Amino acid sequence: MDEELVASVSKLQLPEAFLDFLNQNGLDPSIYIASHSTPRYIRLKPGCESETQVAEIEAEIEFKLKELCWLPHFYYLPPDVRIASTQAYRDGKIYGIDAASGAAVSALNISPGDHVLDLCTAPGAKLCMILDLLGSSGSATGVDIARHRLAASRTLVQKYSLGDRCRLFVADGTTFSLMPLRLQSSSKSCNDTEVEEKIEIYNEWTPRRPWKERKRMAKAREMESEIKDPELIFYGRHSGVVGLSKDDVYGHFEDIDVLQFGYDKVLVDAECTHDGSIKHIQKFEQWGWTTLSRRVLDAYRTDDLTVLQLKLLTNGFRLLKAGGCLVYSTCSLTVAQNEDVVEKFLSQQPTAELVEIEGAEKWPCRQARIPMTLRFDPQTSSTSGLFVAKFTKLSASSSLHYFSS
Ligand SMILES: C[S@@+](CC[C@H](N)C(=O)[O-])C[C@H]1O[C@@H](n2cnc3c(N)ncnc32)[C@H](O)[C@@H]1O
Repeated sequence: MDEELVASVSKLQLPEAFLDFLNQNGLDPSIYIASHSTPRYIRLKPGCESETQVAEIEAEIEFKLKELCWLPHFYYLPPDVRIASTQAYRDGKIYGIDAASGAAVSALNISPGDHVLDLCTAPGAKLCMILDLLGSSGSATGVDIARHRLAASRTLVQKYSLGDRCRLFVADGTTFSLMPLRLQSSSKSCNDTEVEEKIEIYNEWTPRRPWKERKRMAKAREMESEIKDPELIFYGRHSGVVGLSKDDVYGHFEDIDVLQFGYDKVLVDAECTHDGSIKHIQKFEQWGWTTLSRRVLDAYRTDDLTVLQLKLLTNGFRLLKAGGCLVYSTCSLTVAQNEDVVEKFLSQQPTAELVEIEGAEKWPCRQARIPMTLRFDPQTSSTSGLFVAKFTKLSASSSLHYFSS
């Protein structure tokens, strides 16, 4: 590194342990030097982009919104602009999401009617974008192992009025097995007598559950903690859940059925060391650098993480229907959590095929070590760091052959 770069890196005041981590993983710390000027990104919800609405937002933030040329509906703002106090934000017309995260969701190529699984949902920015791309058809299922984090996602989708087609489960993404509710033609409506008689029918979701239902859910939670069933903590009116029985929602499927009735799209935005996001790393300045070493950089933990990442990817792929596509992303830039995981996964899954990400030629990222996989690095992309790979599940006939062999 030349002297100027060394000086810029030292201005970042990165802790020794993090610099060692970067060094061990072959990452150049200079990729973070422009992080103080990395813009913030917002996405305007469809229908909120009229000239008048944009002008109102601009007046409030006192900045002319500039649309990203490579990602539709994304605008960038100077890093110091605060959107939380704006009316547009309070009204749920705009939400903050990094452009690289937006690219990962856009790689899914979501079409109307898709049933989408988001296996590591919280805090939920990508889920919001999935729901906002789905519009008024299809469904999204969000899963996260951390209940308090998923509860924040529930708040988020409700705040942006995006929860209508969404259901959220607290569950381990490495074993989650529930299918989209595509087998039922549409959710049946039920009257009060039916609810009384058949108490297992899901009524419309409300945060204030009737006493009887709360008691039933608490009991179910108790039992679920023993058998580790996913806990449904939110479902929208058109998520397919309303009017169904618990048996319908929690129905069991054979792998062979998954090929036909599985999810059309799966996002595995896996837990990782978050080293691509210097803002995340710098939070540890307040929490203590020793916490960073213990919670993020510890070698045992990162070894465990790569095992977890592979398991999440494998299970996400298991739940994908034949011909569907899966996007694996992490906000780490280490090879161990990205290319190595992808290579191991491909060596174990004969029906998985890496595919080109449509439109990515316009994105400010570069090809990663494996062809067709991409890396956004903070310096060249002006986004947070992100790795993205896209897979498809080979056609039903090849998959059938795979499952029968
Ligand atoms: C990188 S964050 C996901 C960010 C999210 N996709 C978003 O866009 O806001 C990783 C998430 O994975 C969750 N997680 C960790 N282990 C998990 C597991 N075994 N199953 C499901 N979620 C898990 C964490 O609780 C965390 O919320």
